[in-house]
Amino acid sequence: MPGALLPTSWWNFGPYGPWVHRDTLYKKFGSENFSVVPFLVGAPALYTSNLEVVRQVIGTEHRPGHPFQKSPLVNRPLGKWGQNIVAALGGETWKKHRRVVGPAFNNKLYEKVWDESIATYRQMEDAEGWGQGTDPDAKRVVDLPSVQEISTKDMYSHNVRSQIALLVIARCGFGFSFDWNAPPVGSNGEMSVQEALRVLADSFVVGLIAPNWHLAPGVYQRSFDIEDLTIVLNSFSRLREAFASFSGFMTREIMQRTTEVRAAGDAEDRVDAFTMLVKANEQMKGGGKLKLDSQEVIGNVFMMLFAGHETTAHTLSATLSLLALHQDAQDEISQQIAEVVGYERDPKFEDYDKLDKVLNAFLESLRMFPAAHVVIRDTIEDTVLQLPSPVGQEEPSSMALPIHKGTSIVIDMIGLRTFALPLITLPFGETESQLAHTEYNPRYFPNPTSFKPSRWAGVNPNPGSGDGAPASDPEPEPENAFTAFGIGSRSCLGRKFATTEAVAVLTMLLRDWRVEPALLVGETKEGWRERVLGSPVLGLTLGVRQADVSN
Ligand code: HEM
Repeated sequence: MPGALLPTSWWNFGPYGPWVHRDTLYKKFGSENFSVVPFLVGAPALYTSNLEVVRQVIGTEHRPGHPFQKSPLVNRPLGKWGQNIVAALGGETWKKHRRVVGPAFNNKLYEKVWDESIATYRQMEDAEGWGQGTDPDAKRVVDLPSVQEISTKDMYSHNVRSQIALLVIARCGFGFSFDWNAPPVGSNGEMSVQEALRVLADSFVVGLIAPNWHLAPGVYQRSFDIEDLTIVLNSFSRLREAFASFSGFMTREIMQRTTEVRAAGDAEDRVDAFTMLVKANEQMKGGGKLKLDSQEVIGNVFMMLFAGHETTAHTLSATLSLLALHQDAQDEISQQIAEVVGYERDPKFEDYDKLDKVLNAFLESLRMFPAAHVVIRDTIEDTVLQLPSPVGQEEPSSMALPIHKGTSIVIDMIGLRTFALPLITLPFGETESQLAHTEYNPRYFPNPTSFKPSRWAGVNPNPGSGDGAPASDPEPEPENAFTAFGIGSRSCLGRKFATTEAVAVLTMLLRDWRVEPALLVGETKEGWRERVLGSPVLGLTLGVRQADVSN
């Protein structure tokens, strides 16, 4: 943790290492795998960007005796709000959560995600005064000082607006009817539930590192005078208020929905993930040991906020930024939207499969800016990994590498799929053949540094059952598989949730608007690209910097 606060260098690799050194990292070691050995504290780590090694580490995690599992150091804090599917280290605990949470991710939910994404977009359009394309009073140009405002949040602003991704997760994940412009304080003068959810989403990292006593009711009243505290303590205080408000609300909601589900049984028609989770839990056969208790239900619902909000929002911002730079790709997408949907009606969920160019742009942006930039596992017993030879060296075809218990395995998602984005280190205007001599991973993709949505044509980002839930013993992924949602049994449960929301929002936006970079005075497009895409924000997830665009 202290290392994360210091600048990245060869002596302090830290969380930014894979991004900062992405052009040279694997070239330096002549391999897609290398070790980082700590001088002071911490476990030695093997970093990998090789799909074959990744398959050995996370491809078959659900099988008994698998030598790798989620790391307690990384995952225990995620269970702070209640044990849940993401925080569970593995084994029976994870299976118990997966059995209850998995069924909530089905086509009914995705249909709701689609409809709510469109409704939220329309609300934003009204609230922001954009007007619709055919409206004579519609604005012709809208400057968005930060495209994140419509998709995610500005962590440092105290006056942030509700955003698409947060509202969609609140409506579809939790079943709340939140509004784009809802006031932060309720009629009783207390923080509204919507505001509480936003504060919790904004302060997720602070919430994770804050000690548990911090969240105990009354602690600030006992220890300090809130008025005199610094802004940091104020934000802690707001977080505590938000946590208290939200937990109380959730506990009441669980009781109410359990009552409703018991009364209505299969006839219960609410299809948000929260209600479906409560329903699956109620219908769970096999008695109490297979059921989740109410704290675990809260933990899982809360985890959706973390897993499903910032990741999708960051990728939406990256997609709009990359499309602003690639007008040709944007033209192709607009043309497909015009052909499939036209201008007379709103897009429907049934259009999703036909809007593959929209989806491919989102996937390509996620490849270049993988929101979940590292996936970490612990070695729980001594084992051996087979490392394939570096590209171009055919003999020997693989090497056995002993891995000792306690070693961390860090899957570098940036290296796995992009290896090197030449955005910082290479001058612009370089040709593809020049790029071919720079470092990137040629094993999987030709020209990995180029934004090419078409590389995903025909690739299914939702392998497995087809409804977003991966099969329990999935087939090994092909070399050109889409891996930014993880692979294997613990891969992303919300992948179809994310792609459905993204396709709906992008279709609405790109049908009516052309997105262009909003350049600063004297700035070139290359300068904008460097400023916005060259040094992304890395927190729990990875995203592009403040992207200012014009629609
Ligand atoms: C662009 C958006 C997203 C990305 C890039 C993403 C990425 C990932 C990745 C890489 C994992 C595997 C982590 C690991 O193996 O340690 C994961 C797991 C998970 N994600 Fe996502 N995710 C996204 C959106 C969502 C959404 C929208 C939801 C829910 C609403 C969600 C729910 C989950 C859950 C529940 C898991 C844990 C699955 C398990 O352990 O069985 N994700 N995600």
